[in-house]
Amino acid sequence: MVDDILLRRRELTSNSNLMLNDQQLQFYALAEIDDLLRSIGKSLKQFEQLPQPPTSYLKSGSNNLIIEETTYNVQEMETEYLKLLQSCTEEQRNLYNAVLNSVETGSGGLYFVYGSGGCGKTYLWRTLICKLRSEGKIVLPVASSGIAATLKGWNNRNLQ
Ligand SMILES: Nc1ncnc2c1ncn2[C@@H]1O[C@H](COP(=O)(O)OP(=O)(O)OP(=O)(O)O)[C@@H](O)[C@H]1O
Repeated sequence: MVDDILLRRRELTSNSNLMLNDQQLQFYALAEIDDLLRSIGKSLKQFEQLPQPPTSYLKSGSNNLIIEETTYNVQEMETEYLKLLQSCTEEQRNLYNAVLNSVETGSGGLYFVYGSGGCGKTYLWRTLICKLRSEGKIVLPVASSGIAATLKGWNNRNLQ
């Protein structure tokens, strides 16, 4: 079942160099099982003994945003976030922990980070984004202008 997942993901994303690690392959395989189960009125969630993929892998279908967001190389993201986190200042680390905690506990929240130019706001976002993507989570960075979105060099969506 897993054999042709990589091939199909490469076709879907039009990226012939796409690589998926074992965990991502497992998630996609589980998502396919979920699809099959749904066709007979059941779902993977009913089988608690099976590992459960992050919801972002379920029913990803042909939504390009979800396809892009679930095809990151999680190992590269992990290497990147560890590198970034290592040199975070105490202030950045406190904010990092606060935002991450709200994601992990599902408490949600709205964080407004402000400070003078060059004080490390973008660096903090990059650290958080890499961390969450390294866990296969979906992050959609947005900017209020097209120029900012371009300058930040992220996979931005301009949702004005
Ligand atoms: N903890 C850190 N360790 C190493 N480099 C850092 C750290 N924080 C910020 N930097 C570096 O400092 C520079 C400015 O940081 P950054 O772009 O995050 O600032 P900013 O607050 O977003 O600025 P602006 O408001 O002008 O967009 C960048 O080159 C960034 O990589």
